Amino acid sequence: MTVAVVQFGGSNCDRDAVRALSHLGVDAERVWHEDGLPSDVDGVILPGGFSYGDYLRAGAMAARSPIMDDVRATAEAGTPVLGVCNGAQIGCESALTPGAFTTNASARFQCEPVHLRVENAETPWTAAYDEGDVIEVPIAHGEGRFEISESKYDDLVADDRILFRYCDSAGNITDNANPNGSRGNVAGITGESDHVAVLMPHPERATLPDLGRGTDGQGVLSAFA
Ligand SMILES: NC(=O)CC[C@H](N)C(=O)O
Repeated sequence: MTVAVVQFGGSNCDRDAVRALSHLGVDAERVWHEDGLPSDVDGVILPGGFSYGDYLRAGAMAARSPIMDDVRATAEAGTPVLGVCNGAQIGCESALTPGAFTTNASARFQCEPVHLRVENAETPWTAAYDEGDVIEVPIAHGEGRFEISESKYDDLVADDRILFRYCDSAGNITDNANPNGSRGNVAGITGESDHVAVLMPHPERATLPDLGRGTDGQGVLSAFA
C-alpha cells in the first residue's frame, strides 16, 4: 500500500507521518498539494501543522486547495483518508467530516499527553483496540475544541461515528479530562463512511518506540497496513 501524506505550506507533521507509517511497514510518500494526488494511492493522510499559518481559521485555506477535490474523489471511491490535528481541521473545513474545530476553551495552545477512550472498535482506525480501551496519545493544538450543532451531534452518537473521547486514565468521560472543551469530549470522528476519519490527537507521535511517548497510536495507523 502507498499512502500519500499531503503537504501544504505550513504542514509540519508530514515527515513524522511518513516515519511512523514506515515503521509499520507501510509505504508512504509526501505529496506537495500543488502536484495533485497520484491516481494510484491506497490511502491519504492530511498531516498536522500550521497550514497557511492558521490564518482565517485553522485548516480553512488548505481546504480550498484543488488537491482536496482529489482527496474527496478518492475518499468517495473507498480509499482510506485520515486527517490528524491540522489535517482534522482541514477535513472538517472540506466537509469530509461534520462539525468544526475551534479555539480551545483555555484560549491557549496545549501540548500534552491525553487519554482517549475507544468508543467504536469496529472501524479501520480502531479495529486494533477493544471498545472501552483507554490509550495515551499526545495533543498539540490551539484550535482543537470540537463543535457541532446539537442535532448533528446526536446523529454522530446514533450512527456510532465517534471514534475516541477524551477521558481520565480510568476511562471516565469528565469535564476535567476534556483538554480543550470539545462537545461530548469528542477527540475523533468518522465521515459518512468509516474509512474517512479525523482526530485531533497525534497517533504518529505515539508510534515509534524510540520517541518515548509509548506506542498506543500504532493501532490507528495500522488501518493503512
Ligand atoms: N499540531 C497541529 O496540527 C496544530 C493544529 C493547529 N495549527 C492548531 O494549533 O490548532
